[in-house]
Amino acid sequence: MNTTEIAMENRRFAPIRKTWESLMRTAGDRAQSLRSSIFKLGLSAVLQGLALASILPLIDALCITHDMNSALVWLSIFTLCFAFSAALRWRAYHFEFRGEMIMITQFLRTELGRKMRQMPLQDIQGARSGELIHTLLTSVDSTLSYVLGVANAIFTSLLVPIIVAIVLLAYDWRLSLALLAVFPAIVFFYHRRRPAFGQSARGVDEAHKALYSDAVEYIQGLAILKAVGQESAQRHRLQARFDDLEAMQRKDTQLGSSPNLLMTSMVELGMLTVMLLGVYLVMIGQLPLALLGAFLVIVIRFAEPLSSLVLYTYMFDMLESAMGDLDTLRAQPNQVVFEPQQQPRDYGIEFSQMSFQYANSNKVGLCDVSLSIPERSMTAIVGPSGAGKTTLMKLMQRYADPQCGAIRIGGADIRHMSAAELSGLVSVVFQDVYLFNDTVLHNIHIARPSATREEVQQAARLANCDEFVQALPQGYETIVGERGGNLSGGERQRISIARAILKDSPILVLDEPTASLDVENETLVQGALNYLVKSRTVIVISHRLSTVQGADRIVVLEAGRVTECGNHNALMARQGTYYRMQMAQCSTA
Ligand SMILES: Nc1ncnc2c1ncn2[C@@H]1O[C@H](COP(=O)(O)OP(=O)(O)OP(=O)(O)O)[C@@H](O)[C@H]1O
Repeated sequence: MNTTEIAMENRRFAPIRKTWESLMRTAGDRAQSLRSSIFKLGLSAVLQGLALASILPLIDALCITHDMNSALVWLSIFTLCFAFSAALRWRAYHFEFRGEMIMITQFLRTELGRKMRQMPLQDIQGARSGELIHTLLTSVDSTLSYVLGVANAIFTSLLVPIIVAIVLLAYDWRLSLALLAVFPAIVFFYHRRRPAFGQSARGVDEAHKALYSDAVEYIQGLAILKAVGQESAQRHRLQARFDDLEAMQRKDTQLGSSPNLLMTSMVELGMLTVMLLGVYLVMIGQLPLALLGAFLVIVIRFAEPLSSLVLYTYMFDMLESAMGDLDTLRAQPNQVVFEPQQQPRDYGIEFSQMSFQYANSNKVGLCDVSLSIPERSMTAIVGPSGAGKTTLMKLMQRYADPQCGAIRIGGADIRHMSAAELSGLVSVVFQDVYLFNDTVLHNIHIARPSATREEVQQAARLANCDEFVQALPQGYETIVGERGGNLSGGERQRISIARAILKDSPILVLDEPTASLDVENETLVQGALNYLVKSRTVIVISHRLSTVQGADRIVVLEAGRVTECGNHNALMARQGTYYRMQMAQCSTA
């Protein structure tokens, strides 16, 4: 069983009622219009059936009873039914022509975008980017683009023949029953096979998602993969995804094409039986030839859509699968802002008896951490790799809520602050800087969209960016490339410092910002940081102990616990972990 098949095992096939409810939820405030359009399509199919059925009495009146008045009545009924059917279908599709379907798509994408902003970062980052992209693009499109087309096809191919068969009862019950007999066979057949069809549609969907995710990862990591000589391993993994998708599509085709052919054959056999029976009835003088002719014209008219029913129901299954993805994303819990909302009275930070474990891990991330950081002080967090330093800072930005304890800024519990307020309080300069594929100006400007161009340039000057930016081909209008690929590491880092300067938050977290820089760039970045750290509450994470000796307080974190806390001299005198780390770094320097 491949990974796609395992994912499929976990997803059960939803009843049609649930799909309908989910579709209406998806349509949001246009649900009523969509419901009414689908209803109009159903009514249009009924009228189309009545129009076709009225051909029988019309032919009867024209060719058999020669009752011209009756013929005129039936002709009028035929015309009216036909005209109303076309008008209703037109009205139903108006929903699409008016662009409402596109508006629902837009509404849905906006809703999902909002949902992602409201989810805890832990949940968003836990999902694979490719899967989210697939849900946002493919699932949204597959859900909505085909709804009316599928509904129209299913209604027409089912309702029209049923109505014709019912009207035919008045003429010859044997022919009518022969025609109606096709339906239980189709329904029985579809019910038996539907779980398999549905699973197969979902299988292809899951395989697409897995492929999207690996393709995104492969493209983003290509440079690193080549650098470490692992490009071919990852390529094989991607190839395995292609193979998975091919296998699922092959299975899907096998599952789909044989029943499709079988269903077509069943319908054709049914029609042949009806025709043979009709000819027989004509031969023994129990059915007028003209009626048989009219009847056969009608039967041929709907034999084709009826035999394609499997195809339409398959599209319905695809729709259901896409809807499942959307519902799964919608069902994710939001990050709750607790009431009453609280305002910080200053910018000191307090971690109190806080413990945290990552959702996908059985290891304790942080354990009983209590720490008081006064405002406008500098605190360094040091400790071995994997000790929990970055986790501590992520929790301060509400990446996720700790399972125990609390984090307070200026006395206010961060769970009682809105996302915008909390984000306004804290700026972070990471070791890995993320730049968007946009201009230098935009990349700095996003830190405070209300800032003027002059303020952006002032921040860039203070962050030692101005000189290199002016030397770029279009200066501040130069596009930095995907993830800032057209700039050096030091340049990217200085842009991220310019962002922090522009944002001007009272709390600043520096997560190893100079760790990967050469000496020249480190000096430039350090110069920019010196401006930034003034008059703020600063927390520095660093492995290089020489850079943190001047901090007001140094916190040593080991295996998620605070084991030492004090200034450099106090910790050196203690001769504990910090002392040993200092000694180890001195001896390797
Ligand atoms: N998203 C995650 N899901 C599960 N476990 C994680 C996640 N991120 C980090 N961890 C684990 O949590 C522990 C602490 O990680 P963290 O990144 O906070 O360490 P760190 O002290 O910052 O390390 P380093 O100095 O190497 O950056 C590690 O064991 C790590 O494997």
